[in-house]
Amino acid sequence: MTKFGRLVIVGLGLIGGSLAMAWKKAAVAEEIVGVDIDDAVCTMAETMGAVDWATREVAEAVSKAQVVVLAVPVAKIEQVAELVLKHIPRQCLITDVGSTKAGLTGRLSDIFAHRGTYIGGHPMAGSEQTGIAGADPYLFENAVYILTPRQENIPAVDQLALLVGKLGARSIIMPPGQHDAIVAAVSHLPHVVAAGLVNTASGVEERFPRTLMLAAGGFRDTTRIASGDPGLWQGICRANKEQLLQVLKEFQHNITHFIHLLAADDTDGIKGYLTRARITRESIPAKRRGFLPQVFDLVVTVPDRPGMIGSLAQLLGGHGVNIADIEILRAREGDGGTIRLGVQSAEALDRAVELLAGAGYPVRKL
Ligand SMILES: NC(=O)c1ccc[n+]([C@@H]2O[C@H](COP(=O)([O-])OP(=O)(O)OC[C@H]3O[C@@H](n4cnc5c(N)ncnc54)[C@H](O)[C@@H]3O)[C@@H](O)[C@H]2O)c1
Ligand SMILES: O=C(O)C(=O)C[C@]1(C(=O)O)C=C[C@@H](O)C=C1
Repeated sequence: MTKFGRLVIVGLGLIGGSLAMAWKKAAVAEEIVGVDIDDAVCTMAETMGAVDWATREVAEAVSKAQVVVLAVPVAKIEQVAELVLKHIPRQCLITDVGSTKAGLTGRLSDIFAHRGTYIGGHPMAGSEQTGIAGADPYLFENAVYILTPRQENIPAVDQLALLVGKLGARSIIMPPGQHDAIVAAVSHLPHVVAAGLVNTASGVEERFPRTLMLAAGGFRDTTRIASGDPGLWQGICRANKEQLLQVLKEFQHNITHFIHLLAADDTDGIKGYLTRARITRESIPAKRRGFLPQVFDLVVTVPDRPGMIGSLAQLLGGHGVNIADIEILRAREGDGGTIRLGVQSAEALDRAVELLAGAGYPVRKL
């Protein structure tokens, strides 16, 4: 494989730190250099071995860069790009990881129109944590990684797709406007709704003080992302304002419809509403195979004991079945959990079901 020269990541937080760790492990470049405005973050990145060295000085890092990845909050990407432009070599490949793409792809393509080659990017993986302390080299494994190249930069996509592949992720090319309309529905709306759920429960807590203490799996599963960084998320919401407003109105319409059904005691209507959602939700792993064609899914229920996932991996691995994808669907303390496992062939799926059922776990194919 081609090994890159110097790869620079500007912004060593959750995403920048995770990219650095993954690319370092895969030895994709001669040198991985980090840039962050925070000295303590630079020191931590070096101590963790996520980068070869880190600095606060953009010029020092990017002047000899072959690839530059902008991994700062959306609201700061353009400003950092202007700074990077002044110091990069002419042939440099530049990408960003911002959660919105339409505005950024247009503005950054203009910024790098006469120097470097810019391709927008967005890894569809992350977490509610912030900063390099939450970084994880495996964060992007099996994830979809969206690329939004302008027509004239399509020839450079191969190089970026190669780097994406080294993360264990799959590249998908998409027009930036389409990207923003989709992520408004599947990422930004869920964030706003999760915040709304928490704020609603907190209002009820004022009337009934033990409300939040009683919250079980349902509330936790639907609100994890509400713990994300409010500063980062206000930038994302504002950068995708029109698309987010559009899906919020559709959501409002859905909720208003449900209110009418409930107020009217419309049993069939309520059941129909919930059934449509259930059918769609259950089809998601099957649809995901469109992106990850080799994954065949099963769902297994396991008791709540430390090391359960390790036991499952050992049982399957010991019989030659590799787990390609894993997702914890439900976990209740003291009450076990439900796990989705993906394997890479129909035969492996049959074998996995046979092995798990044989070991006494309730298991079904998806
Ligand atoms: N968090 C997620 O789940 C997720 C997923 C995909 C994409 N993204 C995108 O990734 C980007 C980074 O998000 P994150 O979650 O890693 O944020 P983060 O807050 O964890 O990290 C951001 C880092 O950038 C540094 N920084 C800020 N301004 C800077 C500047 N001017 N120069 C250099 N460094 C600077 C900060 O010190 C921090 O270390 C955002 O654009 C976000 O939209 C986030
Ligand atoms: O918290 C997670 O699990 C995420 O993957 C975060 C998530 C998402 O909405 O799915 C959040 C924003 C990003 O731009 C991409 C991913």
